[in-house]
Amino acid sequence: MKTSIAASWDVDGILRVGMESLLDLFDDSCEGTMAVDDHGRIAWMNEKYASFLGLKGPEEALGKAVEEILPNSRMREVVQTGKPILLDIMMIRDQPLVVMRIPLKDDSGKVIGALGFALYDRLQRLKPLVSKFSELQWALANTQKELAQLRHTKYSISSFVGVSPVSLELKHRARRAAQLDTTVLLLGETGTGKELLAHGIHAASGRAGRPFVGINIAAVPDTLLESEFFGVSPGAYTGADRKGRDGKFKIADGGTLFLDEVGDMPLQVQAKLLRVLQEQEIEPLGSNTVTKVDVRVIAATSHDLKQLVAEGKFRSDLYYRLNVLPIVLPPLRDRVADLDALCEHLLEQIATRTGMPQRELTPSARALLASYNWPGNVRELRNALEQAGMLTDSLALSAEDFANILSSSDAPAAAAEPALKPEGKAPLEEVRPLAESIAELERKSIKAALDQTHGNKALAARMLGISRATLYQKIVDHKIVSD
Ligand SMILES: Nc1ncnc2c1ncn2[C@@H]1O[C@H](COP(=O)(O)OP(=O)(O)OP(=O)(O)O)[C@@H](O)[C@H]1O
Repeated sequence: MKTSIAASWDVDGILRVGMESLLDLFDDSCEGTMAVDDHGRIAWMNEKYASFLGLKGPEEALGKAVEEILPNSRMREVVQTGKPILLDIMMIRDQPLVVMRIPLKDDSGKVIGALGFALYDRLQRLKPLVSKFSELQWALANTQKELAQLRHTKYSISSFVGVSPVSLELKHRARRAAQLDTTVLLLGETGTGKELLAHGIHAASGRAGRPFVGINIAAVPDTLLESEFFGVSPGAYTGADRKGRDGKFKIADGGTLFLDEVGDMPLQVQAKLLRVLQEQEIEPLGSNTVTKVDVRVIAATSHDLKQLVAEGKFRSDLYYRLNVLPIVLPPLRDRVADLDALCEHLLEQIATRTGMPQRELTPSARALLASYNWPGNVRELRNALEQAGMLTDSLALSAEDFANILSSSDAPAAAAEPALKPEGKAPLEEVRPLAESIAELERKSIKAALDQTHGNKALAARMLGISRATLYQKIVDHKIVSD
């Protein structure tokens, strides 16, 4: 039946006329029309669109990569996928445009370009859609503003609590570092306050009004580090990074970039970082143009960087570049004179956060805390104070309140007491899919390691014999809540 109708009608002709009238209709009802070739270069544009875009005429756009004229354009995606994007909203010059993009194919089906239509003057009928979009844009802009405010550091150097001579000296060095605008290297065990001091140095520097941006290198998978640092240029990738993305160096422009756990950086990224530090310019992935940036780097590590250099795991030239102004943060056990002031400060913080009355320490508790080794330093001290406070209603925390907390944190991974063998036949063990049992065991081991290290991920990863990046990933996978 179908064939006989098709035979009596000129189907190809109808389709051709249909396409032509459709295109005429689009062209007529849309203010902006353009075409790109198979390389995403602008091949044609109507006069009205060119003037809307602030160009002298369409000639100014011809032959250019489409993103050069329309940075948010998705025309390249249509060319690459061969799939149309029938209804989309794109912001150009702060104005919403309703756009439609269709691929152009030759007789063999090969994509030879794409056509785009934009509607911006006559949007009345799409008003609800556009106003919803504008609301979302507004909410996004507000969130971005809040994020920028959060990036302005809330700490000062005096937030680093410490009255021991060694702490006073390191705060003095930090104040000098703030004035000098050079690269700073913070060296110290985990939890000694490196990040806190980095915030303080930024806040005391001439860059205080600009962003403070931190990146924990150990927590980022090696394959993503470069794009995190240097960004991705538009069109370099499909998918989420299609529009391009700024890297941390760009986001920190004018301010400070805090590179936490710099010792965990893979060698090939070290080479690139060295270049950026020397040239102060970045090259986003997929781009061949460089952009100038003005960033002060504060790096931190809990590793012995010199040792890593000797082992060939850290570039010596990068080490010297970072080590311009080293500041060593001694472990807590070596500055016991800070303990009282720190406990006072941390107990006050805990009381404010939990809304519970502020606790005090009895002399026996002070003596116990002073004799403890503190492998997790101030972070572990804060967690111990918080835990002890949760276990008693008493306003004064005594040595007894800490006994279990501290001894368990230093103990090796707790081996469960062997269960007493039941008389007679052993009950049958429940059999579950292997993957389920393994996942549960993994989750339990990670929780135990985090509990015993009071949330110290560096130590926990070491105990578990996995890298920190793997631990961070597994914490996300298993939805484990930790500090
Ligand atoms: N001297 C200090 N005064 C007040 N609080 C401190 C001090 N040192 C550390 N802290 C607190 O202890 C916690 C851990 O500090 P921070 O994250 O700065 O340590 P870190 O050395 O950067 O640790 P890591 O190497 O594990 O990243 C934070 O909550 C921080 O505010």
